[in-house]
Amino acid sequence: MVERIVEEWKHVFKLDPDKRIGDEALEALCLSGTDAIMVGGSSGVTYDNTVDLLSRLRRYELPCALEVTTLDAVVPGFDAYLIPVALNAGDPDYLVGRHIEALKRYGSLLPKEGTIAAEGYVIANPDCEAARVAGAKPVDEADIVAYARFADRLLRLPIVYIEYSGAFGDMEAVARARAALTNGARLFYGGGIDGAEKAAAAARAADTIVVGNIIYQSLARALDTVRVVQS
Ligand SMILES: CC(C)=CCC/C(C)=C/CC/C(C)=C/CC/C(C)=C/CC/C(C)=C/CC/C(C)=C/CC/C(C)=C/COP(=O)(O)OP(=O)(O)O
Ligand SMILES: O=P(O)(O)OC[C@@H](O)CO
Ligand SMILES: [Mg+2]
Repeated sequence: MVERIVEEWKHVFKLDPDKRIGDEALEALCLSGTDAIMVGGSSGVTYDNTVDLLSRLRRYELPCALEVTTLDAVVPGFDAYLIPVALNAGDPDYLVGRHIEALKRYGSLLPKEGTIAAEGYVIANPDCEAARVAGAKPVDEADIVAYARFADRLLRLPIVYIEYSGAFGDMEAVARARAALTNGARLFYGGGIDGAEKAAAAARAADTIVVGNIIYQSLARALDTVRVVQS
């Protein structure tokens, strides 16, 4: 079950196949003590840049999950496939439409049971790229908690992902959303974690913290986010 794969994850680095990362930096990330690598991005992700990144990651023993955002880049060989379902999408295609098109075309190729699962995304930063792509409806704390409960209790998704990509979010809302998950969903938080302090605050509120953009701005600060979570 994907639940089993992600249940130990407290810290994850998210690598964007559309962004360059050198071998030394990649090694430092993979040996940092992080629990897993997620591969994904909201634009510029191709089959070739995803294969290239996966083959470099496979030198290390870390679990690797592909977050599928385009059908052009569904690459075999990942340990898990995570499918975003944008719960507060204004464009219904990102709630369910694209997924149905994907399954109509490639449903028979789905990877084996237990390695693919939907993530209930709540896109809470209206200025991020994912919000633009999905036409995300604005959310306040009560909305975030209600979406989280909906994903956990009614849809029974294994992951609720509060996405503030590019900005540090409201940790009160994240903590309240996590407290509302009584059916086993894991609360992922990502957005604006750019060093130890924010990593620690996010780790107090969420089950799993996801660190992305800072990797490409300051490797040292990215690595600092692991130590506080794993120590
Ligand atoms: C053998 C094998 C593996 C077979 C697989 C078979 C198969 C085809 C499986 C796919 C099944 C399926 C249902 C796929 C759905 C595909 C799809 C197009 C879903 C839509 C996803 C979606 C809702 C996208 C909206 C945007 C979003 C929520 C993105 C979230 C993730 C993300 C990467 C955010 C950050 O992006 P970033 O680029 O870093 O942005 P910033 O600029 O803010 O930093
Ligand atoms: O890039 P940042 O802001 O760290 O966010 C991480 C992740 O949630 C993006 O999908
Ligand atoms: Mg990013």
